[in-house]
Amino acid sequence: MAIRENIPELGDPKSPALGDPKGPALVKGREADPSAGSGTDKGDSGTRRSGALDPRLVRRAAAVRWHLVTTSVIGTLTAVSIVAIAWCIAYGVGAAFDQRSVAPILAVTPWLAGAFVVRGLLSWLGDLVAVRTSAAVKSQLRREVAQAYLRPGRDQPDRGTVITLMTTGLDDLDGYFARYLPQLVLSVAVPAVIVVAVGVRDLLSAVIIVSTLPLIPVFMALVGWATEKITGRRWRVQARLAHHFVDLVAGLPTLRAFGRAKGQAEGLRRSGEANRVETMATLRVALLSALVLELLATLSVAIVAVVIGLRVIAGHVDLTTSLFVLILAPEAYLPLRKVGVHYHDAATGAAAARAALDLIEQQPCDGTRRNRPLPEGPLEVSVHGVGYRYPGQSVPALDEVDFLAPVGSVTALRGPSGGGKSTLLRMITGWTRPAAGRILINGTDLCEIDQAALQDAVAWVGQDPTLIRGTVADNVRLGRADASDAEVAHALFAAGVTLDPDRAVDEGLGLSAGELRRVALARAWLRVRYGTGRLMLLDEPTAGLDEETELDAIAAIKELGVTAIVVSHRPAVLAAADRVIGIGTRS
Ligand SMILES: Nc1ncnc2c1ncn2[C@@H]1O[C@H](COP(=O)(O)OP(=O)(O)OP(=O)(O)O)[C@@H](O)[C@H]1O
Repeated sequence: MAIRENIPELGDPKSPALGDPKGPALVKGREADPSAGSGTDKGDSGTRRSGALDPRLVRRAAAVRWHLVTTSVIGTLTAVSIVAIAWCIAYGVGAAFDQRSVAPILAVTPWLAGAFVVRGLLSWLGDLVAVRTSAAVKSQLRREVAQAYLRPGRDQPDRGTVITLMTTGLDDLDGYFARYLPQLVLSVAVPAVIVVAVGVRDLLSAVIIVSTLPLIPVFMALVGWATEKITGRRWRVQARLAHHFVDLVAGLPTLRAFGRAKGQAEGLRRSGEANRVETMATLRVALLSALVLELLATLSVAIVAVVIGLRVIAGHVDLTTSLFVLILAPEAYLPLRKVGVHYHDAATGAAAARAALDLIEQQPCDGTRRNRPLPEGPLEVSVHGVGYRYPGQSVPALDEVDFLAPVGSVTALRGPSGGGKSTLLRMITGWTRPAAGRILINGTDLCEIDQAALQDAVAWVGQDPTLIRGTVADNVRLGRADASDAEVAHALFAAGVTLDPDRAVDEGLGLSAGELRRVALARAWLRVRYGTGRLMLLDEPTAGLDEETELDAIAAIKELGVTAIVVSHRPAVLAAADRVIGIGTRS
């Protein structure tokens, strides 16, 4: 595993590796994740405007559409039940005063109880629908984020952002679905039904309510803008913390070797502290926004109450009507006030959903994919003017690269360290998309080819091969899952592996660097010889091998007769290659 040389800055959250979420990942991509760490941070999304509901979410998730319909029905029924409760109380008390008897109160009691029960049931049903929707949407988004992360042919997102989304990030949608959205629906349904109900009994009160209601959304919008900025900042800090942690865990062996492991505690503490400060700022704004809206609503209700009180004294309005209006007036403002209170739930939920959707909907190859089948038979790779610059880097990793790897040939890529050879190879696997130029396979643009078919055809050995937990044979069978024992043994033999196929290995542990490389080569060899592989892409496959084993490995690759592109500095590989291409001029 290659660790960059900026270890001393690790403890500093302001260092490029930690302070900037777009900063490069500390640990370079491994074989299983060839382009991980190219560092496109979608956490930025949090800073963009978060509308009430991202239309992409409605489009994608059937559960959201269903939620909107049921919430609207539940919201309207809730509004009707509120009016029914107010009417039962107002009528019962008003009539009791008029008749000087408790009989009217007793008469309305069953209706009142019924209305309360209905309201309770509606609230329970609303919660149930919200929790289920939230669970369904989170699960769908997490699945799609994972698929998007593993999908080739696109810029790989920042791993910290992906980890945040896959773990706690999307939990912000709970508040969005369980509190904000239902409240949003109620904030339309309840005032509308109440204004109509009040208007039927007393037009003046309805007019006062209608003219004071808009004050709440106006102030809510003002408060919301402040909340949104803070939420975006909090989201970025969280992504940075996750990024920091991932890098730290991956780099721990090196940090320990250089006696720097303990020093990282300070960096973690500072990232954690930044997270705490941002979270507290969000909470502070949420509390203040609740206070402002509470004040506005109280003043508005007071105006209604004073006006109707004076009219009752003057004898212009009867007791039942005034009670009805007084009970309903606060209910008209309540849902709007609550929307304000839950706005920060929406902002965090919307930021999380937007980050997930940006990642999921990022179009590979600028949307030019046509899923053309991979041509049958031997493959030829031609690279035309390919360039690439990693996010946040001032110098391009690759610039205007051209070469041809003819059918059945072994093409060696050589060049200075850091010249972009591994990057180029990752592009040919389809994992990283060229920023400029084109890569053609038998004349068809790589972007237009069905990526699953391309992955099937590629036999890859990365610069830092990884192992999965299991046996040596299990690891070789990654090349072809149903390979027989004899086929696995053949592949191990061809790659010069003398290990027992049943030997237990762990992720990244248990084998020497040379053995690991040979097992990875056996895996690729098996894929071509007995599986679907038609194109070998090998990144330093013989590094660390002794001369004799290296020659055997080269012979094994050549014997397959398929198109192979090999990154190597080794003279034996360069001598055996049919063509040698120089890549990069930097050192
Ligand atoms: N994830 C990344 N983010 C930012 N820069 C990167 C990333 N991966 C590689 N680079 C940079 O891109 C350039 C090309 O890297 P690459 O690994 O392709 O070179 P290489 O020719 O394979 O090097 P080597 O021979 O040492 O393996 C280097 O300058 C490297 O620092």
